[in-house]
Amino acid sequence: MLQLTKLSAHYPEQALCFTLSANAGEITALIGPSGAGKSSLLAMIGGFSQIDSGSLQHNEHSLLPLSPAQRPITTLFQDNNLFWHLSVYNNIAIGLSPSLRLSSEQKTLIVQVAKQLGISELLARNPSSLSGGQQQRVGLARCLARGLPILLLDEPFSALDPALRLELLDLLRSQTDQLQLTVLFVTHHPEEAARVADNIVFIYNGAILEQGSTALLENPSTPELAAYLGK
Ligand SMILES: Nc1ncnc2c1ncn2[C@@H]1O[C@H](COP(=O)(O)OP(=O)(O)OP(=O)(O)O)[C@@H](O)[C@H]1O
Repeated sequence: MLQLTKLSAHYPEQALCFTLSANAGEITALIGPSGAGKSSLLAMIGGFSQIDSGSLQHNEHSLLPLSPAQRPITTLFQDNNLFWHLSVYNNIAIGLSPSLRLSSEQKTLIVQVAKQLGISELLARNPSSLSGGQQQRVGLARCLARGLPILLLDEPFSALDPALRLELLDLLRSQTDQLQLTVLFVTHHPEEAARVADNIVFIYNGAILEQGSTALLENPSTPELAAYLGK
């Protein structure tokens, strides 16, 4: 279980403070207005931004002393950070070994993950020749190949066409179930959250204002969430 307890950062413009738990095999959708603190929350968990107080634990071990690279976490952003001069294969491989020196097990793993994500035919290509949806599959493949239990997603599919978005959301759901990942997923689209999430977390003004099942999207209990959803 990933457990945040009063995990806090204080910026001049905005104080952030989050208490949240997320289980393996579950997708938690983080929704909320622009500037509410969704991306900052992921950055705090990933180790990319300051923490002033509180605790962050995974399976009862604190992650706070660990550098980003040491944390059992992988992150996929909207801009998937693919390397344009490397093949798709090497773009996945670099998540496993920055030097691209791979064991035979790692080579087998890349082939397996590529198959699961439907990109086996693309392994020799360069990302620049791929569609946005294919690129995001490669980004997701790189994350999954690392075999880490926590996956953070910051609007990964927002730039895609609706049909592709749905396809990738379903892929995310099946991989989460199969690999028992703990997934935190920032989205601006409540319908994406409704489709894949187990839990909804509504972030407002640097804190969690409401959380619960996807039923929240139909029956918000605060006027802020109702206003955000346009109800
Ligand atoms: N490094 C920082 N320096 C100063 N302020 C920061 C920093 N990181 C976060 N903040 C504050 O936290 C607020 C939340 O920003 P954040 O990007 O997390 O919001 P968001 O909910 O992800 O918004 P969006 O949906 O537009 O991406 C910012 O408006 C800013 O005031």
